[in-house]
Amino acid sequence: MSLELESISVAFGGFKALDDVTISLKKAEIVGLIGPNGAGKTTCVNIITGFQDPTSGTVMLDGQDINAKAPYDIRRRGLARTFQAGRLFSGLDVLDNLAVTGVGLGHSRRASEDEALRVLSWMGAGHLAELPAAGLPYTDERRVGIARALMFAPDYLLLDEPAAGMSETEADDLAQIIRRIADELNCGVLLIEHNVGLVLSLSNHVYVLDAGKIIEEGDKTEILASQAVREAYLGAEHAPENMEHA
Ligand SMILES: Nc1ncnc2c1ncn2[C@@H]1O[C@H](COP(=O)(O)OP(=O)(O)OP(=O)(O)O)[C@@H](O)[C@H]1O
Repeated sequence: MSLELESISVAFGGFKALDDVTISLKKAEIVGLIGPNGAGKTTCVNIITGFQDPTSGTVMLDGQDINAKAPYDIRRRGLARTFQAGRLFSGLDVLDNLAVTGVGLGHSRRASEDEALRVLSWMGAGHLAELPAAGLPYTDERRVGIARALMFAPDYLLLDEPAAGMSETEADDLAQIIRRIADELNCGVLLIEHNVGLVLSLSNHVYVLDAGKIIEEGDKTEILASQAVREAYLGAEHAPENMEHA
C-alpha cells in the first residue's frame, strides 16, 4: 500500500518543471519534499492531486493508476490534501466546513457532523466547532484545514506548506499533530515545506527537488551531509533556512 510517483515529467512548452521525478510514500510514514523556490514542489502537488496531468510518468495510489482522475475521485480513493491558503467556506461555522467534506464524500449529514466533532476533538480543537470560519486566527484556520482533510480517515495526506507564517512554538505544535497523524491514524504524510528544519526533524525520508529534478534523497543525516543540497539552496557556504534547527 503506497503512493508512488513514477518517473513524472511535466513540460510547460519547452520548459521542464519536473524531470523524471520518482517519489514513494507508504502508510504511517512521513516523507518530506523540500527545494528552493521554483524547484517544482507545487507542480508535484498539482500532479498528485489531479489538478494537472503529467507530460509523462504515472501516479499510482495503492496499485491503481490515478493519472487523469478528477480531484474529488482521488480524495474518495483515500488521498487528502491541505491548501496553502485555508480555503475555508467563510459563511459557515467550523463544524459545517468539515461536515461539507463528509457529505461530498458520500456520507450523511448526521454522520458527517459526528465525524467532524470527532476529528476536531482528536486535534484538540473541539472548542472551535461553533465558531464562524471567517475571522479565525491564522493558526486555527490552518488547524481546521488539516482537520477537514482528515475527515473519514484518509490513507495519505499531502500537507502543502502547513507551517507557512507560523512562529516556532506554533510550528512545534503542528509538528506534534503531524507525528500523531502518522502514528495514531496510520496515515502516510507527504510534507512539503520551506521550513527545512521541521521537515528534517519529522520525516522518515526526504526528497530534495531543484530545478525540476530530485537532486538528493535520504534520511535527515544524509540530507544534512549533502553538498548538493547546500548548493541548491543558497550557495555552498550556507545551509537552507531553519536547517540548523533540525
Ligand atoms: N503553468 C505554468 N506555466 C509555465 N511555467 C510554470 C507553470 N507552473 C509552474 N511553472 C514553472 O515551473 C517551475 C516550478 O514551479 P513550482 O511552482 O512547482 O515551484 P515551487 O517549488 O512550488 O516553488 P515555490 O517554493 O516558490 O512555491 C517554476 O519555474 C515555475 O515558474
